Amino acid sequence: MFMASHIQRRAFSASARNLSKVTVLGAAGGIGQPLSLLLKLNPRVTELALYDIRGGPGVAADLSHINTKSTVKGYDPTPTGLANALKGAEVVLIPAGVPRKPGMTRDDLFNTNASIVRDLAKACAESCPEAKILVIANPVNSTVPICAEVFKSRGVYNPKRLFGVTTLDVVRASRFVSELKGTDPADENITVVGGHSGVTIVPLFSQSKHPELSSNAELIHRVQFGGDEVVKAKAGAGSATLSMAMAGARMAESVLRAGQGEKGIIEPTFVDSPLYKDRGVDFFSSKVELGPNGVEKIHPVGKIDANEEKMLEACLVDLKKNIEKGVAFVAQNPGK
Ligand SMILES: NC(=O)C1=CN([C@@H]2O[C@H](COP(=O)(O)OP(=O)(O)OC[C@H]3O[C@@H](n4cnc5c(N)ncnc54)[C@H](O)[C@@H]3O)[C@@H](O)[C@H]2O)C=CC1
Ligand SMILES: O=C([O-])CC(=O)C(=O)O
Repeated sequence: MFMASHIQRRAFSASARNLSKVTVLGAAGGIGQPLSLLLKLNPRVTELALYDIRGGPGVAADLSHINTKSTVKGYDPTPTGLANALKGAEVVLIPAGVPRKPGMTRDDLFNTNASIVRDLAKACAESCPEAKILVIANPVNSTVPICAEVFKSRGVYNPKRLFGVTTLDVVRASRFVSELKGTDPADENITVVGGHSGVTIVPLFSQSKHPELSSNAELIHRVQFGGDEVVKAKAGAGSATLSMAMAGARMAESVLRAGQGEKGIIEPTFVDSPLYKDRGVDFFSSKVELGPNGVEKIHPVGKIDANEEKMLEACLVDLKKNIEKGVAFVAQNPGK
């Protein structure tokens, strides 16, 4: 008798733990729609909440016909709609914001996206301060520090729960290497560290199966400026959306798996990191082991060669400026 109820209780608490509400802010956009589709197909997601300043309920109605178990709800573009979309969320993904056009850098998006991310971070701080926040909106090097400052100003900052999504950089690196080597990209595990724009993206080929690639300037450039390739090809119609949706869904899946107690899950991600704080760089992307509370362990960069040392130096210079810009923005524009 005791055994039965004990087992029942355990079963109940296990299933309760595995109820995962995931919220997408910017769900009707180029990334938001395919990302939401992939999340609808993920059995770990039990409730999918979609919010956008336009079109959230329509995307939700469409996805809600897909015959997977999760529920999907779209929320009205009002403060109450946003709060309800966020309440109880375990993971929040933020692809809200404008994308680049040819000729622009990610930093050129700052003026528009900084306030969008600031305001959404405020809503998260109020309605789901415990959620794990995955920031996709560019410039990631600045939007992540913006979120941190907003959370700090509300007294709810937990550095273990804030992530800049840099997954696309490792996705690209493994794909590009596989094209050169004629291999399966699934077998190409390339570490990419730093940030998410231009020279702040530092691929570490010396640590891969093909250390000789660390002197391949063309390949390094392709990884650092892979986003530009897509912006150019889309010719004014935006930037990477489908590959980004895949990368965002992979990151969300890893965070959920770790949240459900799976061990040894490592993703590269841009987090509040001790690695280069002595250089004035408070956020840095390196391999991060994920756990139930978010960040479990931040791995150091490890052994790198002379060329990579040089790239890392250039990265730190730009990263420091990008981070400071985000911090200064919130100080000067705290918003409502
Ligand atoms: N981290 C990464 O690796 C990558 C980041 N990005 C970034 O992701 C962002 C989104 O890109 P796309 O989806 O292509 O743009 P998009 O313009 O197609 O979609 C953005 C969506 O955000 C919505 N939105 C705008 N303000 C909002 C607000 N305050 N609240 C809720 N929703 C809001 C818009 O209505 C729109 O539906 C851009 O900043 C882009 O640069 C893009 C690719 C890769
Ligand atoms: O390049 C852009 O603007 C979008 C982005 O972050 C990427 O594709 O990596």
